[in-house]
Amino acid sequence: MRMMVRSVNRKMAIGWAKESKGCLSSTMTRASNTWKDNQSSQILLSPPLVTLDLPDIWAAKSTHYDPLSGQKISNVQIATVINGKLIAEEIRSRVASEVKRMKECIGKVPGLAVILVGERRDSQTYVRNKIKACEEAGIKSVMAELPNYCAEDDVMTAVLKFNEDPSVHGILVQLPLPEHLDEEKILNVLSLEKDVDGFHPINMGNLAMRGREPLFIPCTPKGCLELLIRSGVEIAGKKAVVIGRSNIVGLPISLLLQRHHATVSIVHACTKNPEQITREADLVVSAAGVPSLIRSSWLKQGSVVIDVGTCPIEDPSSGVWIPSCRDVCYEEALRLLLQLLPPYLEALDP
Ligand SMILES: NC(=O)C1=CN([C@@H]2O[C@H](COP(=O)(O)OP(=O)(O)OC[C@H]3O[C@@H](n4cnc5c(N)ncnc54)[C@H](OP(=O)(O)O)[C@@H]3O)[C@@H](O)[C@H]2O)C=CC1
Ligand SMILES: Nc1nc(=O)c2c([nH]1)NC[C@@H]1CN(c3ccc(C(=O)N[C@@H](CCC(=O)O)C(=O)O)cc3)C=[N+]21
Repeated sequence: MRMMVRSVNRKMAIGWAKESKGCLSSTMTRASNTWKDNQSSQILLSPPLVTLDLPDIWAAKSTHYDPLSGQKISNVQIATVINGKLIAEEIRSRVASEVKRMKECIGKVPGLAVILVGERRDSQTYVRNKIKACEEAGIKSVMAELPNYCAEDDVMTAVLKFNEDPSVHGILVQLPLPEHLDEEKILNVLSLEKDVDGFHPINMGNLAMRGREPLFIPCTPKGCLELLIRSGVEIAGKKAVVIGRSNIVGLPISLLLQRHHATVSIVHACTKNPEQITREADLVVSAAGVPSLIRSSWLKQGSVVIDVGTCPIEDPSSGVWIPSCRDVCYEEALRLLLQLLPPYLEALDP
């Protein structure tokens, strides 16, 4: 079962949208074949949104026009701010229609189980968002809430219960766990087939190894790849820099980009000359969680930038945690982007 709602939540992503040749991607072709095969056998398999190892040719959705002549501009690169919210909407609506068809064909829907330990307000908000996304897509969700001081065995029991439950297809243990709990031990008992976060060492190992396919790919890294591919950004052969090397974001993003044939460098807190390394990149993905770390002097003109970093703050009126400052200094990056626009477009900017 591969069908899960994964949030693609980029507020800011700047890049080049490339007008491509309008071919149906090989992923899409394989997807429709899978669907056709499955219709006859009544088994529904959701194809992966990003197919690993195989280079795809994606049809860019947008068409660009010269604002003066009105002529279509083909095969040119247009400086743009990638609209992550719009792409997320497209994905959510596609998942919702797949779930609907699944329900009509086999009378079942995917199920997500979330285990939340403790009372961290940010974790509560993240979990609430996931459950809301499930509801909107028609996915069943169940939740086990455990107190901060619970025993390791209580968490293990919750995991094992969901492992056995046939109506649960994905299990998510919200991180971080309270310090007295052994995260590694808990994640290791999670059934590989239900490891929707893709954090199990076997899933992560399969992501790292060529020719192997993990059952699940961590959601934020996969979201980044979706943004790039759907925006027509070429990855193969490009110099990519990933800032951050955590198990949740930095490491899997760097592995995914490598599998899409980028040459990847990783910048972390101990890296010397991070600015110089990053300035050489065609493609930058930042997941450090350090506000305004990336200034314009870190960016090459024409590079594609995806900013994953957030410093969530609590909205005092609602008590909800909202994403706040970002890794990339947005105004400076935007100024760099505007310099690349033809003068008549730059003049339109207020
Ligand atoms: N939008 C989304 O869907 C998601 C957003 N996030 C956000 O992404 C960010 C990263 O999250 P996560 O990976 O979990 O965080 P971690 O704190 O686990 O990792 C941060 C990484 O950034 C590196 N780093 C820290 N400071 C610097 C610096 N000054 N220069 C270069 N590298 C640095 C660290 O290096 P080292 O390893 O050397 O310590 C580490 O590898 C956070 O802001 C988080 O809120 C996270 C998950 C999902
Ligand atoms: N098992 C597990 N899986 C996780 O994926 C996981 C986790 N534990 N623990 C905490 C981290 C952190 N994390 C974030 C998700 C969204 C934003 C975020 O800010 N998203 C949107 C805003 C929210 C929205 O629009 O839905 C944004 O970037 O604009 C930040 C951080 C997930 N994590």
